[in-house]
Amino acid sequence: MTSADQPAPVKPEKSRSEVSKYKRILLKLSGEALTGDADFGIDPKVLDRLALEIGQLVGIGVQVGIVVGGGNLFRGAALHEAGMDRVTGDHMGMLATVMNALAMRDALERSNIRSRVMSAIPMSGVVEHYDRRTAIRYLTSGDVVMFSAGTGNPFFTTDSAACLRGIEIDADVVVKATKVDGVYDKDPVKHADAVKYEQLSYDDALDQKLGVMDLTAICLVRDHDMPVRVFNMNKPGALLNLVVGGKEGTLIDRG
Ligand SMILES: Nc1ncnc2c1ncn2[C@@H]1O[C@H](COP(=O)(O)OP(=O)(O)O)[C@@H](O)[C@H]1O
Ligand SMILES: O=c1ccn([C@@H]2O[C@H](COP(=O)(O)OP(=O)(O)O)[C@@H](O)[C@H]2O)c(=O)[nH]1
Repeated sequence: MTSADQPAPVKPEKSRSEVSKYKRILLKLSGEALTGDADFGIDPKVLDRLALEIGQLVGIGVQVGIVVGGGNLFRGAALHEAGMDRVTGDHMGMLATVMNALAMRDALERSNIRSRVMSAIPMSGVVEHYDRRTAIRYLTSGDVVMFSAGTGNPFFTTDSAACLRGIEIDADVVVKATKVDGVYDKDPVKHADAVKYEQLSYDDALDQKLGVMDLTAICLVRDHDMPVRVFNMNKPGALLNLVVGGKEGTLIDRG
């Protein structure tokens, strides 16, 4: 039989998860991302849009863990500046992240996306206590898992919590959603001439104290070689684009 007679080889169809560059991600949503155009609180329209974007990832087979911030409601450092005991302020900040996670779960479930909220601080009857093995089981079965209450300890941030949980659940990448397009050589909100990095090493991010993520978080990802991508959550479709391998925002890695 000549090669012309042979039937063309059948190309196996790509499974849905093959479309994605990553199998499992840890998405960090800042509390302020939930505020939308308001100054304080949670904008349901923003939650619905985020639910839609997260649903697109679940739809292509990506396992999604989420750490939500609480800065739209309370920040320990700000409360302390106003005269409150710092640890009490941090506890209030961590509780704020639980409220945001509950609101996010509500929006996901209204969009028929199965989701779970776990808390680093036990809160029986409201949310499950964080347990790594259970979280991985939920992720493997396709549920979106939200890790609330940060690390459970004062003096940390939810960026550190995101990096910690990302490493614990063995995510392929930590994806930090912000209001800016990535990491710049200086704060782009304050400096119109700031220049964006496409890629940055952990050491450069630490040495230059670039301010987009706290140094504790960067030390943690550096020590565990966990890549971080910083991108603009207000850009529609950016999250899906970066997950399928598009060049969104800035990649922080070993370089
Ligand atoms: N070098 C930098 N590159 C990018 N953003 C920076 C930089 N320095 C400071 N920022 C600020 O960091 C913010 C993003 O961090 P994020 O954690 O989302 O905000 P917040 O700390 O207000 O919750 C941006 O809004 C930006 O103003
Ligand atoms: O492990 C943690 C994570 C958060 N927080 C507190 O919770 C607040 C809200 O988190 P964050 O400021 O990181 O939220 P974001 O900026 O992402 O909205 C922080 O200011 C801290 O007061 C804390 O004490 N420990």
